[in-house]
Amino acid sequence: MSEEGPFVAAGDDDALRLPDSADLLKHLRFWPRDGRITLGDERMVLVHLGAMATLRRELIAAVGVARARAILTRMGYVSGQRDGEYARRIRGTASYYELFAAGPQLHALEGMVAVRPLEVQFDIERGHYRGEFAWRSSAEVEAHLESEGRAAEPVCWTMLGYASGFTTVFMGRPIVYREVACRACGARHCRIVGRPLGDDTPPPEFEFLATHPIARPGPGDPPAALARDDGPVIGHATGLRGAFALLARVAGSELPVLLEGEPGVGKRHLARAVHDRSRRAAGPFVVVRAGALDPAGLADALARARGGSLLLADLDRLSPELQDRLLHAFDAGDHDLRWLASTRVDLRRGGLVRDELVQRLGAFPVWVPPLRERREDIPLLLGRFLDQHARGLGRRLVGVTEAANNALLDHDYPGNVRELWGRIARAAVLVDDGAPIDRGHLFSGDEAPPARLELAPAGVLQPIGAAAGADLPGVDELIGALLDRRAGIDALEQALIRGAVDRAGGNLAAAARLLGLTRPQLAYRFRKTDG
Ligand SMILES: Nc1ncnc2c1ncn2[C@@H]1O[C@H](COP(=O)(O)OP(=O)(O)OP(=O)(O)O)[C@@H](O)[C@H]1O
Repeated sequence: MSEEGPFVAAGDDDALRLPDSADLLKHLRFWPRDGRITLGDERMVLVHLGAMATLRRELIAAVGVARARAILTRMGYVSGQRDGEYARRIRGTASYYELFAAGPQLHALEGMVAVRPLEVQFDIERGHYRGEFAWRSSAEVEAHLESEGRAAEPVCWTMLGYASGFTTVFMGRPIVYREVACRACGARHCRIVGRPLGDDTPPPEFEFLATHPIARPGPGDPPAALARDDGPVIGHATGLRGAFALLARVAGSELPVLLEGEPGVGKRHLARAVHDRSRRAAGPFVVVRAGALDPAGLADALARARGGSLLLADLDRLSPELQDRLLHAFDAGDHDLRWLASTRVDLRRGGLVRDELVQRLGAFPVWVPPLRERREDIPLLLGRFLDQHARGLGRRLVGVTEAANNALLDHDYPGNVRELWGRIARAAVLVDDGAPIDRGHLFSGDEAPPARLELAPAGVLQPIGAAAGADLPGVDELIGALLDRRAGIDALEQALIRGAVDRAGGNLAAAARLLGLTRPQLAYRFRKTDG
């Protein structure tokens, strides 16, 4: 983040112009085969406006206008907060105004409203803020008109919540907006004004600010990590958080837990977390692969796990003879241990394991989703594994290139988290010191990415990568001219970088965005051309 003093701009001031939104758009992805849309590391959904109108009508009928308004405001607030955090990740190196502008831009990108800043003043250090915006084509006005008809009071509740949530994250203190004109009441367009909450009592629809102003996750949210003695199991995708919440609950009991999921999703890792959080944490944690077990091995494992936990990995591979013995041992109840098991296949189908055993060891089943169904977690895991490998190898790993990042997000991971770990381990060894990891360090040339669509600047969905490369108008002529002049790749790179920096008026973060690079990547290329 560049150093800046207070920001003040109003009216047609150039400083209020919204920057190019290509950097934000670039991370909106559509995975039609997996039934997913992601924006950065958040899962999104497309909702019909008509459905929003129905929800609004039902909510008002069920709990009254005031409560419905508070609920929708809170919902918008959470979206705004999450976008505020996303904006920090994407524009963390841009100017404060560009970072702030991501809020109005994301709100527009998500189809809610077109925003025109009328006046913006902020001084983050002093906590001063004033913002006034015109809203055109508000989705919420349309939803309200469809469900309730013309209104006597402003109706953009969810959207006010959004603006407040985003600005609160931006300023690091509660900011609350009011809607001073609304098209649902007959105004030409909606207009909102935001100010710090300060010591004032929040308006009723913002009552939640009094109890949890900035914190995320909210009080009912499941944890984003399950602590273990040797490093937490991480992930914030909803599916995984669901598993964390169940496991955190069951850990303190003596109930057997059955972890279900594909190879490498983290079942063993999670079983260890359950043990570490249990009353038996001080005891041993013993893991045996059921497929490789013989009667003596089973007896030995039962003895070693005394006072602690026993994880029977791949329960589906246990031989019929050992299934009988295990059932007997379980029912005898004379083994002082916590039973944990994992399986890669559904034990309720296929008759691989006796029903009696499934009923006992599978009393508390927890499904761990495959990585391709929680791609939002890839950036988080990538960061963790890069740190781990950097420490392990005693090397400086500076991150991954845009192409590598895209390839990592695209891949289907039949081997799940273990495969991701392995690919990064290999790349960490192959990459030159101080250089970013590229696609070729992670994938071989013949590994084709799965079908994924992205939003092209023209607003249409197209396969990833189709926007770049040979389809660009005039690119053939350009390549011809460069080759005729024997311009080397280095000279071309330098010229591109210089051109982008010039066009961005010397602003390196903006130049990096023009080039599709992060700022550190641009800085690295600069250093490379210098030396
Ligand atoms: N959420 C996570 N956070 C951090 N590391 C993880 C996570 N999930 C898995 N891993 C890592 O991925 C690797 C595979 O995990 P684990 O052995 O727990 O998988 P598994 O589901 O038990 O696999 P299998 O069915 O093949 O036994 C381990 O190195 C583990 O540390």
